[in-house]
Parts: sequence; C-alpha cells; structure tokens
Amino acid sequence: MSCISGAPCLYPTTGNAVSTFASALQYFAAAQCLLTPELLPEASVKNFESFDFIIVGAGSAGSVVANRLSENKKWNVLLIEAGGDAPIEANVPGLESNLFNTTYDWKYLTVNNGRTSQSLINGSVGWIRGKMLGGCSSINAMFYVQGNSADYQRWYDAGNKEWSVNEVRRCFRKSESLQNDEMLSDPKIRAHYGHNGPLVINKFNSTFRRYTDKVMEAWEEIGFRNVPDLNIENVMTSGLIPGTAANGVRQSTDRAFLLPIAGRTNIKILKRSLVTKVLVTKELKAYGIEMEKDGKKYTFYATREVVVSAGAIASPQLLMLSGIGPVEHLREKKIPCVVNSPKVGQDLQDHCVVPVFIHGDVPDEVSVPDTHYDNLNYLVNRQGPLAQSDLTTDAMAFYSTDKNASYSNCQTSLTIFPKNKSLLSDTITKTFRYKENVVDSIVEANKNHATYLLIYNLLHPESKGNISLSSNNPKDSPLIHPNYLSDPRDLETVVKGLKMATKIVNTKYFKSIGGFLGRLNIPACNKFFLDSEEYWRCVSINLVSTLWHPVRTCQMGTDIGNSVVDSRLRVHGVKGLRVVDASVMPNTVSGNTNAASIMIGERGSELIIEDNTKCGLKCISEKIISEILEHRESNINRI
Ligand SMILES: Cc1cc2nc3c(=O)[nH]c(=O)nc-3n(C[C@H](O)[C@H](O)[C@H](O)COP(=O)(O)OP(=O)(O)OC[C@H]3O[C@@H](n4cnc5c(N)ncnc54)[C@H](O)[C@@H]3O)c2cc1C
Repeated sequence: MSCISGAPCLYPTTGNAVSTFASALQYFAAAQCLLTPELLPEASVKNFESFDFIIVGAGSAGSVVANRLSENKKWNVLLIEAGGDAPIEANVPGLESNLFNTTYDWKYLTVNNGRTSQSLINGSVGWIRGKMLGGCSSINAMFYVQGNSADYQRWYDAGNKEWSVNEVRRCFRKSESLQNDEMLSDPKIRAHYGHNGPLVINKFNSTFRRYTDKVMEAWEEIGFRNVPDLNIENVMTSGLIPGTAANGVRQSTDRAFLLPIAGRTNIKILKRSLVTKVLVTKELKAYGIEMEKDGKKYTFYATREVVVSAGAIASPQLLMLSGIGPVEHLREKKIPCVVNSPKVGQDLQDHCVVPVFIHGDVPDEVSVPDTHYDNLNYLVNRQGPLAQSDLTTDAMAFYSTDKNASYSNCQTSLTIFPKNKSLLSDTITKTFRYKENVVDSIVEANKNHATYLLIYNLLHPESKGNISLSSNNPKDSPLIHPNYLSDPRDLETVVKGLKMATKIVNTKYFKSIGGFLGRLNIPACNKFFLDSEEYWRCVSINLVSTLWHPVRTCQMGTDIGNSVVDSRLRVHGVKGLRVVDASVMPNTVSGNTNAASIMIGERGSELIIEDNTKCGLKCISEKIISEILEHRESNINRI
C-alpha cells in the first residue's frame, strides 16, 4: 500500500499521527451536517380547515408573500409547496447542476416543433424548475440581476400604475441586505441597494478570478466598458455580478424568508403537497383550494384570498385546471369554464440561449489532489470552486446591437472549463441536452485546451410562446411551446449579438493564449464558414436553448382582453384570487429573473396587505362563510 505521493504507508508511528488524522477524517465525514440549516417543520392541518390566506408555491415570490402576510399576527396563512425540503446540494453553490433532472426538478421538456433546437435530444429543450422549498431560487445560478429601469417604465406605461420605477426600486431594496465590503465602500453602490432586508447579497470569491479579470479586459477592448456594478450600469458594460450567496452558502428564498419565521404560530407550511384546483363560488369569488398529499385529497378554505405563486409554468396551468383560461381550450380538455380568460398561458417570453465556445491554452487541467483540496477547503473555509456556481463564473456583459439603445438587448455570461474537464460534457449533455455529435466536437477540443463558454442570451425577444394543458389531469406536465426565434427580428438580433461577442477572440488576451473559436459539429451548418452570419444563423436555429427565465404567462394589464391579472395582481373576473410570481411580468426584464420575481413578491404582498387592511373584517363576507360551511358540510358527508 502506498500514499498518494507514492511513499509507503506502513511507516513507523507512535500512534499519535494516526489518531490525529483519523479525527480529522471523522470531522470531514460529518462535515456535511455543518452545511444544513434547520428544516422547516411540517404543519399539522386538518382537512377542511380555514385560513385567511392560502399561498400556492413556496418559490422565489411565494416565500416572500408568506413572510410578509404572516407579519400580521391576526391573519392565519397556509403555504403549500409541491416539493419538500431542499437537499444539501442546494446549499452548496458548486453542486448546483447535481440538482438537475432529480426529484427536486419538475423536469419539463418543451414540445419539439421540428424546426428549432433540432441538435438537442428529441428536439426538446429541458426546462429545469425547482420543485422544493425556495422553488427556482434553490436551483438557480444565483446571479442577482435587477434589470434596467426602462424595463419597469414599460410596465408602468402599459397602464400598470402600481409599478412605477420608484416603487419597484423601493421593493428591491426592501428585500436586500448587501453584505459585500467592497461594494459597501462605494457610496453610489451602497445607496443603490437595501441593507435591512432578509435576502443576503454578496459577491462570489471566484477561483477563476485571474482569468475572469483577463476576459473583462478583453470585453473592455471590444467596447463593453468594465463597471463596478452591473445593476447600476447595464448598457454596453461588463463586470462582476453579485449573487444570492453568502459565505459560500446559497441564499434561497426559503432560507431568507421562511426559516427566520419558523417560530410564527400563524403560518403553516405543507410540503410535498400538490394543489390541483382553486375553488371558485358561483358569484366568482375564490374560496379555497383542493390538493393532494401522499395519495390523499384535501380541501382548505381561504376566507380572504388565494394567492397563486406557482411560477410561470404551473400558475397558468393551475388557473386553467380551475376553469380560468381560454374557453375553447378548456372545452377541449373537458374542464367547465368558470371565466373565459383568453390570455392565460399566452404571450410567453423566455431568454433564449446560444452558446459560443472559445478554446485556449489556460487554465490547465485540475489534478485529483487539487480537487480533494478544493473539497476540503470548502468544508473548512467555505471557499474554492464549491463556493461558486459550477455552471458559470460571475463575469457578465450587457450590450446592444443598436448603437443608440437606452437598454441592452444582449447578455453574455462566462463559464470557464479548465483543460480536459469532465464537467463540460456533463453540463452540455445534461443541462443543455445537446446531441452526441455536438458534445463530441466540444469535448474533443477541450481535451487539450481550456474552454471559455460565452452563454449568449437574447434579452427582449419578440417571439411569443405559450403554455397549454396536455390533459385535465393536474399531474400531467403542461405543453410548453417556447417558439424561440419564430419572429424573424429575434434571429437577426441573435446573429448580430453573436458576431459582436465573438470579436473577443481577436483581443490581446485571447491572442496571448492561442484562443480560437470552436466549430460545433452540426451537419446542417458544416457547409458555412466558421463565424460567418450564415453559420451563426444555422447554429442558432439548431442549438437554441433556454436560460430558464419564462415569464408573462399570467401577464398584468388593463383588462381581460390583454392580460390575466390587473395592476394589483387580482385575476380578472374572479374576486379573492391573485397571481404573484414571474408569470405576471408584462414584459421580461434586461437580465436574469430571480431578483425581479422576489421584488414582485414584495410589491404583491404590499398590494394584498393594503387591500385587506382597508376593508378589515368586511373582506370576509357572510356570504363567503356560508358558502364555505355549505361546501364543507357536503364534502364531509361524502367522506
Ligand atoms: C437552472 C436555473 C438557473 C437560473 N439562474 C438564475 C440566476 O442565476 N439568476 C436569476 O436571477 N434567475 C435565475 N433563474 C430564474 C429564476 O430563478 C426564476 O425566474 C425565479 O426563481 C422564478 O420565481 P417564481 O416565484 O416565479 O417561481 P418558482 O421559484 O419556480 O416557484 C414556484 C413554486 O411553486 C411550486 N409549485 C408549482 N406548482 C405547484 C402546485 N400545483 N402546488 C404546490 N406548489 C406548486 C414549485 O414547486 C415552486 O417551488 C434560473 C432558473 C433556473 C431553473
């Protein structure tokens, strides 16, 4: 037997060395316990119990709503989540991709349209979605991006008067607790962020910093100015983005908004419970929900409101299952129509992705002992590769294909794979579902070269997708038609944006490391010159994928003809029912959508609180109480 170094292991010892190292081993064997926060207790709830509010979904927005509504001790709140507690992998940033395609992911797949994404397995894009406390905030890449003020001005200009830029900015600050010393030392940055909110914002200590610094110099060289804060300046700029991670641990919304209120007696949380229907009276007032847990059906009542925060896929799905949606579609799925709401599930927007692979001489292969050291470093110091996302670095650029634009239409984030990195093949196969021929061409180049992956995404797509029901069974995944690049303007912007991004290959840094653009083996595109417009047009059509930012499927707006909810997030046509999550965005934002979803949770809670404080107990009408009693009687009799 010999040590890693090759020295013999059976070396003379007094015994102390053995016990010293053995105790260290014991420490490391138990170290995963140091990573786990307390678990939120499972509520004990009786079937047919009543609450003031029922919230469906404990994700980015729903966790915020649950926290804010239960601040009022007089209100009883029930929060229902389809998934369970997040696993250890959700706490450790560098294990993010290990959650994909597990029971903690809804594992949605888009419908193959026979035209785009044909170099993906079965022509369908994997729409990862968190199915656990924290929702997608427990599985995402942790970038904290607020978007451009012009995005919110558009919301306001479309008639959504509750969403002025000032209100939106105030609600971002309400959630935030900026804890990065360098950022705090800059007065402008300090003033931009909030400091007393539950959500910790910090920066990653990237282990790739010496390379990200060089890529930032390269971005500067091609006109994407380096700035100290990308949430303040995000047009033709590059920099390091802050993250929802603190001291090497993910700050998901359950950790930030639910754990601290575990002691409140007026909130109950049900886990692993699938809400299947919102109950609506004949007078069109929501008065409860039906759900399933461990194969049993339950009914719970809401005397004030039902808040749907199930995310951009499941929220429209639940509305349709409850009879609120386009009448023809409901009829086809044999669901009685409660309200004909034609925009439910429509006008879906998503940030679509096209990858650019650039190969170069560094960074070199990571040795096995280095990997072991990295793991120990994380356990002891919460530092090293495991303290940052395994899918991306924190370097990012925002730019526009239009020279005079006031906000960006392209975003690029940077991932670095050292030479011969097995994670590269895993990432592109499992995460992006690329077919073998594409994967092989990238992995082959990575064998002897480091790989810089620029994840390009289109920020303001004109193409509109939709979500519809595959059946009236709540357990069946809905049909997702993203319709990426169906509007020709999108393809033109993507091609221009990619051409701007690839200029980086000719910068000083990339020349110094022998950088070259990798050709992707896509048979349909192999006839085109590498980096030509035709090549990128072909690659984009064949490889288009997602950054997992679906929005707008329950958009807010002025009436039922153009939207699903009003500016106060009340579902058009039904009283006592709101949607509060990413699905209500009237237009997507210039960046990743987690921060905006949390902000929607904050603003939505304020609107609910305002409306329910104004009317006091009058919000609970006698009519509703008698409906609930009648419903309970008839159901209890049936049991
Ligand atoms: C892989 C990935 C990476 C991402 N990276 C980033 C990033 O780095 N930065 C960023 O800003 N954004 C990122 N995003 C996007 C961002 O996380 C989402 O936009 C945001 O979390 C959406 O919040 P939400 O509240 O609308 O929905 P969610 O967070 O998805 O919450 C919905 C919750 O409802 C639950 N639910 C659904 N249906 C039911 C039902 N019928 N009954 C009970 N519960 C139900 C779900 O399980 C889930 O917990 C990423 C997303 C993914 C998937």
